Amino acid sequence: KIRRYKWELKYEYKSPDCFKKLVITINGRTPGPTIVAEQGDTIIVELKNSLWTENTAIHWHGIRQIGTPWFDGTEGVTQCPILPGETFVYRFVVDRPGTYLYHAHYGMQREAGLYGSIRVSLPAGVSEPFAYDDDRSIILMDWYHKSAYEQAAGLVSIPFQWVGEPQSILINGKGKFNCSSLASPSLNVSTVCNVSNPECTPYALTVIPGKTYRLRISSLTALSALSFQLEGHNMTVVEADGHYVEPFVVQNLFIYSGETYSVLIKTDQDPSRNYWATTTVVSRRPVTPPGLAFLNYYPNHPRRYPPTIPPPGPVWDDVSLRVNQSLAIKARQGIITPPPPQTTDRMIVLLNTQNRFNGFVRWSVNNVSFNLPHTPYLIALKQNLLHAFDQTPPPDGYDFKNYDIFSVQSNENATTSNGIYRLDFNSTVDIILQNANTMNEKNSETHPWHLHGHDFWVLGYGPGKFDVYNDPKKFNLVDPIMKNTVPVHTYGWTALRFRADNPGVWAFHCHIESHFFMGMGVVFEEGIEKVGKLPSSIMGCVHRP
Ligand SMILES: O=C1O[C@H]([C@@H](O)CO)C(O)=C1O
Repeated sequence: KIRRYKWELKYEYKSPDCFKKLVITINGRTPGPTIVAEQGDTIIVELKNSLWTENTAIHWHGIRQIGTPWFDGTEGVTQCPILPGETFVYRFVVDRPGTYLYHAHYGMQREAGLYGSIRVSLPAGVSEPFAYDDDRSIILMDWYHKSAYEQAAGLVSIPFQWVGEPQSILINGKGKFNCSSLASPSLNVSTVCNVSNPECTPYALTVIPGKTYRLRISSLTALSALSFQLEGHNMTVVEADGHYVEPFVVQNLFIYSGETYSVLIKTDQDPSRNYWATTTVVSRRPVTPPGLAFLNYYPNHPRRYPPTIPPPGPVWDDVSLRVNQSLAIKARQGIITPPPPQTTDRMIVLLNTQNRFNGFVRWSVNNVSFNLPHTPYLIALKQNLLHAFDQTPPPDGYDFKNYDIFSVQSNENATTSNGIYRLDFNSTVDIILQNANTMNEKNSETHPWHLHGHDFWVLGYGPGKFDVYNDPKKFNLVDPIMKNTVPVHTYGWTALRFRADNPGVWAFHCHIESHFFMGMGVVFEEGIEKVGKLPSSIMGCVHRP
């Protein structure tokens, strides 16, 4: 089946957390409309860019774009930007059931509100390996009052101006900022921030007592790692990034930017009241108040406050809680997730560091801080425009013997580059994400890494420095989950494996908006000679003779 969507992007004033600011809307909404489809459907999105002065591109997060690498929507990698006034048509197949996302992949536009969900169901007659009465979707976002431009300008300033912690957490596009904290004699607060604005009524997740629901929970935060919980209700995790997982029960779900999960909940609590759905910041010292929504037991009023105070989240800085959840996720027994190849052809160890470069604060991978080229790689490689980017690939590893990941390092050999990794077609590639100390004493951050064009097997997580000789012996080659986004925990490593079997050029990057902007990413090419004829619509920025 073909599913057609007609979308128009605009800047509009909205108050998602009661504070009025310019946001990017799709057909008047942020988050945008949910794409609902069945496995195997073709999605056509006719996208009109009515942002008066701004380019754009939309990435279909988790969709592998097999045979359509030019519609991955990654500006600078797979396409030229869509110019203001232009209409661009994305056309791709959703080949697997599950919960996916879409969002801007141009500058830092995602955090201006350009994001939404994709829900792909199984074809009629085929059933999931678990039972539920109904589905609900929850999309989590963190929210800043400054514009993406103010933030981006700060990140490339000398001295560096960090974006700081977000002002609010949004649950399905709604939060509640404490407007009274803005009060000052010179500011007419009520015109900017108004807690009784209906645009910021807390989201109500309405359920009928005595049923089982599948909640599809996803996060597209600009920065925050989150914990999601439902007061009085356990959650059974059954899906992660479009793959079935061996069910396990949690009281709170840790979720990083770019991840999606499905959990089952039973509405078996006292039906005479509502309950809190809360979302708290973890991994960074929380400054942002928790995001709050109502789990609304029908027929209670959807805006009736629960009689309790919202439950507190888990301790923000207990890394072991988060590592334990990562370790608990295994592929569901006896289900389609293919087993991983048992050996690898190439291992690339990616050391993530924060460093200074010509006075700028940047993130680097193996001492290379990534910059996007003006000519998208897919076009440059296909048309053999080899002057369009640095032909020296970044290194496959770092100085393992001498590099101390536990303390502040000067990283004085860091450079910036737009060089890429070229992978042998159909080879098996292992990626080891290696975390380290930042430029601040006793500080290592959690980074969610997202791979375009693929799912990878998650072979393991470990503390400290990855040992190339011994740690691979501990890889889980039996029932590893497949995902497209995975955290590397503080001072630790994460090991991934994938097959380079999807002809195209694919970004792999930290999903923290500001970190990718500051250089925390790499690009893989595979099978470029197998890529079909590029559509001319992606080439608007390339000079052709
Ligand atoms: O990239 C970052 O910069 C700041 C800080 O390290 C420097 O101010 C921070 O918390 C980041 O995640």
